[in-house]
Amino acid sequence: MTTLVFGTTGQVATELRLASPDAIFLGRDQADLADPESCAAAIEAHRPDLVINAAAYTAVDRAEEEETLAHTINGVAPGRMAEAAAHLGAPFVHISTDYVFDGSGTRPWAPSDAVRPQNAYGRTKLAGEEAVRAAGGVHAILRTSWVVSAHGTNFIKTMLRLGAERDALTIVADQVGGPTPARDIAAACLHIGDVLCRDPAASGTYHFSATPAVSWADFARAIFDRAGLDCTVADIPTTDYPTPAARPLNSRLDCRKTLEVFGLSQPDWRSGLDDILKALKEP
Ligand SMILES: NC(=O)C1=CN([C@@H]2O[C@H](COP(=O)(O)OP(=O)(O)OC[C@H]3O[C@@H](n4cnc5c(N)ncnc54)[C@H](OP(=O)(O)O)[C@@H]3O)[C@@H](O)[C@H]2O)C=CC1
Ligand SMILES: Cc1cn([C@H]2C[C@H](O)[C@@H](COP(=O)(O)OP(=O)(O)O[C@H]3O[C@@H](C)C(=O)[C@@H](O)[C@H]3O)O2)c(=O)[nH]c1=O
Repeated sequence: MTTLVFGTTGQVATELRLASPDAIFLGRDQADLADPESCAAAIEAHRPDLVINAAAYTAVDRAEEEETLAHTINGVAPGRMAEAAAHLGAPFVHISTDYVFDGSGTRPWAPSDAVRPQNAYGRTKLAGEEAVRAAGGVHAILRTSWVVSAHGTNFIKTMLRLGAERDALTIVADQVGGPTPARDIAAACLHIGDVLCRDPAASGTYHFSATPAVSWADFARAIFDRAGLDCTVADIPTTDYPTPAARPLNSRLDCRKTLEVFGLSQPDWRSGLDDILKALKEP
């Protein structure tokens, strides 16, 4: 079976490479998502049995100023990938985000809940979801949240850097979600892809995030505690941390459908954090 993955350097793509070294991985130089036709052409050339898209425009604040580019990468390219995969009869696994929701309330979002993105990144990711569904092939749209890993850029690495430089930080305490290890997302994508190859009826939209739900402030405290850093965290409301892009307050995802359909279990971010800190210490 040939698996074709878009992305080589990102957090999830890196974990996919580690978990599935025999898959074909395409970086920006082989398939630029800013040129959606090059993505469709790559699928036609490789004729894979399964396609996973782990590449995206993920700079949430910058997307406010570059929404057209972000829309091409996140909104148009996944649709062309899904069309090309459907043409071959290959299932397509696409990763999306909690930022398609408006963040209201405290109830975890179910896959069927109404979407209402609050920022440009969320709008472009929603456009990608719609394009993948419109392509009409066998697919899984896997929405996840707050991705963390030992690679690339993420909140854990930002906190380790700032926590080593400063005695105290102010961190938003009213945004709550599940910090999800890229390693678990990669394993879920491979498992879901495998199931879709055998059972096309499992096609649909799914949620996958780590548990228990936590605020960014409490997550920062856990990072400092487990990393042995002496940095105090003061809770602040989102209104005291202005950013170009609005972030949803409630990023909790209801993952029950994913667990039922695919037999996956929800990762615990606390053990994921320990694994990431250990990996960062290794030479
Ligand atoms: N990061 C997060 O917190 C979350 C991410 N997600 C979603 O999960 C998926 C994986 O995210 P993550 O691993 O964190 O991403 P990263 O930000 O770690 O990496 C993004 C990847 O996309 C590639 N990429 C960006 N633009 C292009 C382009 N024009 N052509 C080809 N490749 C491109 C990058 O390549 P290069 O190195 O060349 O720039 C990089 O490999 C994405 O769909 C994202 O939207 C969902 C929820 C939370
Ligand atoms: C550095 C810092 C951040 N913060 C806040 C800002 C923000 O609300 C929160 C997290 O900051 P980040 O910039 O890491 O988060 P952000 O880039 O918005 O993370 C998002 O990325 C995209 C790709 C997704 O899909 C989402 O699921 C989510 O993971 O922490 C503080 O309150 N104090 C600080 O000192």
